[in-house]
Amino acid sequence: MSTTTTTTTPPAPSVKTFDLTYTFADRSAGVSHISLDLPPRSRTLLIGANGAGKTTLLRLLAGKRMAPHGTISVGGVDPFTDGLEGVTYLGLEWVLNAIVRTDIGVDELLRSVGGDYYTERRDELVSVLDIDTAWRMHAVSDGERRRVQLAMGLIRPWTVLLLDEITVDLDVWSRAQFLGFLRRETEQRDCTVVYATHILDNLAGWPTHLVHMHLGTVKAWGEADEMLKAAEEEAEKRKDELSLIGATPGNSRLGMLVMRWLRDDLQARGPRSQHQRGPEGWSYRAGGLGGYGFEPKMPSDM
Ligand SMILES: Nc1ncnc2c1ncn2[C@@H]1O[C@H](COP(=O)(O)OP(=O)(O)OP(=O)(O)O)[C@@H](O)[C@H]1O
Repeated sequence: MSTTTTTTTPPAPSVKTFDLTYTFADRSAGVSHISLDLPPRSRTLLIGANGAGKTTLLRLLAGKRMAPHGTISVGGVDPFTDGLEGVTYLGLEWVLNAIVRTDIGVDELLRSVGGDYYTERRDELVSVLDIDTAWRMHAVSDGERRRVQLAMGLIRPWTVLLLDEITVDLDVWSRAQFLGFLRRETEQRDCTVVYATHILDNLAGWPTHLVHMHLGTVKAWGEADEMLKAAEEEAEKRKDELSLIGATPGNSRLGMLVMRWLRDDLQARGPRSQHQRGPEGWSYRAGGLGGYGFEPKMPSDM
């Protein structure tokens, strides 16, 4: 009798959505008609104002909410129905996990998530995140706790990492080291990162792709370099504030593009009291926006 060994190559960790629409239990729209195709090894930034739908999208991608059949493919599978092997989602509920506030040692915590098995990754993360393994978790600062949590979440080699702004407590240096680690991961392994953040420090040159979300929709997405170049050319033509990029050393091209997106979004949406969200998305109440003289300003206008 002969035996055949079949080796299955795991599917490449792309992240795709096909006209994804999700409605909350209260029938309000979460996200509407989102189609994305983020390739393996990409590092995508999800950008959008508060309430734009970033967390909702990440939770759908993580299989934490049930999307309509056939509208999401993460690494070739539906994350809700086909399981989540290799997909790591680090968001608020993970941050709030009570165990990291108890009188427990870092070594013990890291061991509990595979630290003794993935020793190289553990040691690298301990070094990158500047963790003292002698810390007791009830007696560390918020930022120190966050660094241990990040190490815990990243020790197992994920293929798709979905990050919902969880670096707020990190000091600038630690965050830069952490971003460098993620970049190396995508350069050295077949893995993909989608990261929702409002903090643009040290992100210039980091993302391969940008996704601009607004009121539950994707307004624009694509390769970061192309989008930044197009924005710069557009700004040159319009002679608006983005043309000042070169003369504004404190602001990166990415920072200025995001500022403009958010300013335009706010202008388009208007004050919160003037709109409402239904199953079909956002709509504006009678009266519109015009009479309010509402015009958000760029810092350079102030
Ligand atoms: N469980 C829910 N039921 C109904 N509406 C919800 C629910 N969760 C979120 N929303 C609404 O969906 C919209 C998008 O929320 P989401 O948390 O995805 O935004 P976000 O882009 O992540 O915002 P932020 O930058 O503030 O984290 C918001 O208007 C929010 O009020």
